Amino acid sequence: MKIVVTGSRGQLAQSLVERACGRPDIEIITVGRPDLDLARMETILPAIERCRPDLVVSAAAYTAVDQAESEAEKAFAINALGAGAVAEAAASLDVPVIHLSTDYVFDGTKEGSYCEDDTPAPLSVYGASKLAGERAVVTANPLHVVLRTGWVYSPFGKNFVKTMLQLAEDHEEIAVVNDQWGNPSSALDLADAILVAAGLMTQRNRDQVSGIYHLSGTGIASRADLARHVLSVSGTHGGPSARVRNVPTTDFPAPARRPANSSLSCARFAEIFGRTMPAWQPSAETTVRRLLRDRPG
Ligand SMILES: NC(=O)C1=CN([C@@H]2O[C@H](COP(=O)(O)OP(=O)(O)OC[C@H]3O[C@@H](n4cnc5c(N)ncnc54)[C@H](O)[C@@H]3O)[C@@H](O)[C@H]2O)C=CC1
Repeated sequence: MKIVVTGSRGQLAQSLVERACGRPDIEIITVGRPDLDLARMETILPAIERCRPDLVVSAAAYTAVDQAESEAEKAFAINALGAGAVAEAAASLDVPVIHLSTDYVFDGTKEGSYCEDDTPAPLSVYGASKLAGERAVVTANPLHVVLRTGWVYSPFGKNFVKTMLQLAEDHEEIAVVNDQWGNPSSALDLADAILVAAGLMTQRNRDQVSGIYHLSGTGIASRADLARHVLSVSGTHGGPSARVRNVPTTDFPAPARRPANSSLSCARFAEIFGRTMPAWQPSAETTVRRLLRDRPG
């Protein structure tokens, strides 16, 4: 199975490459700028067509949540129009698309975890642009799986786990919000689950699994819980550590509003694809230990 993944340097793209490594049944080809630029529609079909994929994973996105508030046009061009064009390119080749979306399509006011049928109500430009992208993908390609995830971290790129470790290098105490709740998700775990879904989607009756799904790490945490766990694991293994002080979101004024509760129920993915993501704590520990091991010096 040949899979084209958009966004060569992204956390998820790099995780897919790593997880497929050594598997003779899977070939991953990543495509990114300048060859495939979601803001330049004319680049999208040629870049994908050239690879002759069996399936496309649409992982590239404008992910700067705060910056999007002042760059709405760009965020929508990439996350809505660009995502739609990727799905359309896959459709023109008669292959399925797995498109990544976000927990930030919800407003966070629900008590309990969000199901796929809950009504989205994004609080931010980023969330609104990703929701528009979901709709564009569903319209453009009948063979689609839209995966909403949240709080993604990995050994690659920029993410919350790496930021906490960096801050702990030169701070004894770090203030972290304890009134935003979600599901920390390892990009490497996501990659494993996506490869399972990709296998099913390229088999016969592939259109029967089309739909929107939630897929995130198992278990709920606040940002402060995640920070505390990361720094405790790091301290235990000789890495940087710091105290975590709980603060409310109002202590960190930011351009974009974030949902207070964006926990996702992943039962539908488990039912259809037979896979549940691991608990967030051991996965975060694995990533922290790897980051410590790979530290320069
Ligand atoms: N990082 C997170 O916490 C979350 C991410 N997601 C979604 O999951 C997907 C994967 O996320 P990550 O791997 O963490 O993102 P990332 O920010 O690590 O990578 C995004 C990639 O998209 C590329 N990109 C940006 N603009 C582009 C353009 N105009 N043309 C082509 N490529 C472009 C970037 O260069 C980068 O390689 C994205 O769709 C994101 O919206 C959903 C929920 C949470």
